[in-house]
Amino acid sequence: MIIAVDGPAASGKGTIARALARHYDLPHLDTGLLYRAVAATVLRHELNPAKEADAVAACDFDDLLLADPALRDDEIGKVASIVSAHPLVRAALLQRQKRFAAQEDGAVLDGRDIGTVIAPNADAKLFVKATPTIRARRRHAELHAHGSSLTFDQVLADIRARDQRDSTRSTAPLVAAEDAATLDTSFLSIEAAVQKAIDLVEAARARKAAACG
Ligand SMILES: Nc1ncnc2c1ncn2[C@@H]1O[C@H](COP(=O)(O)OP(=O)(O)OP(=O)(O)O)[C@@H](O)[C@H]1O
Ligand SMILES: Nc1ccn([C@@H]2O[C@H](COP(=O)(O)O)[C@@H](O)[C@H]2O)c(=O)n1
Repeated sequence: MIIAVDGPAASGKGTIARALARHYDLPHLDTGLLYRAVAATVLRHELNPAKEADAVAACDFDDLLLADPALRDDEIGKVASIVSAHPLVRAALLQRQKRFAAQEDGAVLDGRDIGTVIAPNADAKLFVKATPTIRARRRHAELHAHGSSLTFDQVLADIRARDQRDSTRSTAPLVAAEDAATLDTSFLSIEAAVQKAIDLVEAARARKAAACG
């Protein structure tokens, strides 16, 4: 079974995708990490994230980088959303994600274009959302716990800028797939959001089984 989980920054999609992977015993890929690794490589080599050729050169990153907790930094998220708008960067990372989705036993992937581009035939598609203020509150608390001194207003401004960039780019913008179920986590605890996600996956599975006769 392939499960696609998409949504904007700090909506809770990673938390839900990890929980679904545990529940169904499937491998999980946080595709945002790939764009963050490109961003970190651009910064490390003092390249220009706005220049497509510079960003493409950074797609050849060392896989060990994916385990680096520094990838979660806010600044890297910001640069990731700049490099991810380049069509050639998306093309460079495409096959790797498609291969992950095509594993024999299935997989859970989370990102921005999983249900639309990476796994359009996924068995279940979720679009996870929450209001910008609630997402900023969660991300601010998370960054604070890791020693960041960013203010709530700075985090909210970053979330809004990322939403704007991610949903208006020409290639693979952040948008719910037509056949995705929307899950608004604004007023749900993590436990309630995960349970709702499992219910939605089960409903999608049942629909698919009924359609197959
Ligand atoms: N339903 C929820 N209620 C409260 N906090 C939540 C909920 N879901 C997730 N969180 C918390 O919000 C923060 C962001 O969640 P998460 O990392 O899952 O979001 P994300 O959409 O994957 O973000 P990103 O796209 O930036 O990777 C985390 O600290 C997480 O523990
Ligand atoms: N499938 C994806 C995943 C991520 N991005 C871009 O990367 C940025 C960082 O992603 P996080 O999920 O780790 O926050 C994000 O803002 C997107 O610009 C993407 O384009 N496609």
